[in-house]
Amino acid sequence: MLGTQQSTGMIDITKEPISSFIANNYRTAEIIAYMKSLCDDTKIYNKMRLMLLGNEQTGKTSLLQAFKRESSNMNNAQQNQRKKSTTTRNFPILDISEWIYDKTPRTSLGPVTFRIWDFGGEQEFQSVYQYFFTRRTLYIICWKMTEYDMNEQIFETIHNILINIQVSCCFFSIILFL
Ligand SMILES: Nc1nc2c(ncn2[C@@H]2O[C@H](COP(=O)(O)OP(=O)(O)OP(=O)(O)O)[C@@H](O)[C@H]2O)c(=O)[nH]1
Repeated sequence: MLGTQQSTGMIDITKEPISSFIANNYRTAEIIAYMKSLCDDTKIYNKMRLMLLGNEQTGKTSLLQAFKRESSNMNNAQQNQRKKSTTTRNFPILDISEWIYDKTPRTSLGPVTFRIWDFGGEQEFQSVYQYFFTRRTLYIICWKMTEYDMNEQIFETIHNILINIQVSCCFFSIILFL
């Protein structure tokens, strides 16, 4: 039986769920039931921060523009609403804008609004990223596939970003719980 409390005799899969699923041969129905149970007492927020990270010239801004182009297939009324709600702020190392994703036909959740933080990828700015990491943010890390072949430095960069996200988010939780 799946559960979240070790003390109750159920298996604790909160730490490494995927390994536990595989090791214990859980059935799909059990996994789905467990996932649904996690959603009990949760509240749906249709807004989320999305951060684009990575070295310079790795296509972060191009990706953002591609997201927005896809949204432009919306009908006119929705487009007008999007224009109204889209704000852009440009700082020297950061552009903040909104992207409304409204392709959610199978749910009644409605459109999801992403507040996108597009950081400049220059090396000297990268140490600043981590001060803005939070738990409830979706992160996209961009890199050049061609650089990956040339050296392992890009792998180290990605690894460092992931570690910083993990550390910053844990630290944030600790502050909240103190
Ligand atoms: N080959 C290739 N080029 C791309 C791709 N995406 C973007 N580019 C090009 O890469 C260059 C940099 O793209 P940007 O989107 O400005 O990159 P960025 O990461 O926002 O750059 P910074 O703001 O300087 O950090 C542009 O000339 C793009 O046309 C891609 O998928 N493949």
